[in-house]
Amino acid sequence: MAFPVLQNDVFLRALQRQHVPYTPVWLMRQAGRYLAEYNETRARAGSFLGLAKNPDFATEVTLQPLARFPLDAAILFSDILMLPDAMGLGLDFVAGEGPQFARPVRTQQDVEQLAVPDMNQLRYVFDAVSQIRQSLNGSVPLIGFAGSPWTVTCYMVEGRGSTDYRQIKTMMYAQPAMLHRILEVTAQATAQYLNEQIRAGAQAVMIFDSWGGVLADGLYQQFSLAYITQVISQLNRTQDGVVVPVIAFTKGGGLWLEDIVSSGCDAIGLDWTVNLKQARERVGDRVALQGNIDPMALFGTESAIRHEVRRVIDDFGPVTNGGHIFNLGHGISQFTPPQNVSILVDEVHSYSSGKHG
Ligand SMILES: Cc1c2[nH]c(c1CCC(=O)O)Cc1[nH]c(c(CCC(=O)O)c1C)Cc1[nH]c(c(CCC(=O)O)c1C)Cc1[nH]c(c(C)c1CCC(=O)O)C2
Repeated sequence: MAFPVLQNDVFLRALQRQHVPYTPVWLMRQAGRYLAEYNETRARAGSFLGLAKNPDFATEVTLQPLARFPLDAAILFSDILMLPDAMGLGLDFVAGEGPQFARPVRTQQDVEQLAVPDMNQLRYVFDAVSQIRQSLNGSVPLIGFAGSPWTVTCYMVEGRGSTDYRQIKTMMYAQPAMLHRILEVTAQATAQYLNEQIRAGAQAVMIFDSWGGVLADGLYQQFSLAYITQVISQLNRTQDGVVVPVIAFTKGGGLWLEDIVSSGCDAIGLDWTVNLKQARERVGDRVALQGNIDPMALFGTESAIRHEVRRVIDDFGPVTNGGHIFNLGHGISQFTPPQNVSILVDEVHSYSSGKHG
């Protein structure tokens, strides 16, 4: 498919550790409930799933934050749980309670029935990717994404969000072979899903391992990172001769950076507990780093926000060699004042472009 020529490639260059004029910035969950226009579109769509499953609505909300803020990348509006939904688990979003599956995977019989879904069931996602890419008109690159096998499997086994991960950890310690089988199927499905997004027009992909950080050392490597590595090894890393970089984000993964480098990713997403200078010393120039301001910093005063942005940029060091993509350490809060996002983006751009070497 032919798409408009990309104008702002600062994000893609930084991911490949090439020279950049300033630090690029985008925000996890940049399209969402903190924006009045998102809530308005969601009301018209009737529900979150009505929004996410309709490529016209998905395109509309993906572009909303870009109309407000000069961000350097767009991210597909969708959810990591669309994949298990297509695997037949029956996804629903219950008001005030978050995501729930009607048919969680608990028994040996459930596991035996699990299979990689026909990617045609996710056609609405790939159609949204192509439509968004056209609508961006080459302004900034489009990021596709999936959850990590471990994080998606947490929801598949628990059936909903969890605080103690009791069901999945019981399976991990009592029936590890069964859990490995679920992770194996989910990893195969995730690789196909990301490859279809790349084929449809995604210019970078990110793997969200939001719950890898709840695992013990040793078990993280076995039950989360091994499957992230497997997914990455199966990805089509170029499309039409252009590199499609891969970002791996394990929330709470700061202790395992060297291990995460070995997954084969191009960049590591970092939460706010990690010092960027130390992270850089540990990973060298093998990967780029994405992050990592505390999303709650956006509730501070203007001067506090600007101060925190500078601290993060200073921690990373010289910006023009690339290798740093500014982001939050996790998704933006739905209560964030949008004006404060303007301040953050302005400070990232103005401060980092003044740090030219
Ligand atoms: C764990 C996870 C999920 N979804 C996702 C993750 C991994 C990232 C992370 O750790 O934050 C990923 C995700 N979910 C969404 C995006 C869109 C792209 C973006 O703007 O970053 C992305 C990248 C939209 C969404 N996904 C969801 C919303 C809010 C839904 C609404 O409009 O009511 C959005 C904007 C719903 C969702 N989806 C999920 C949960 C737990 C919830 C409920 C959250 C809540 O109620 O606060 C699962």
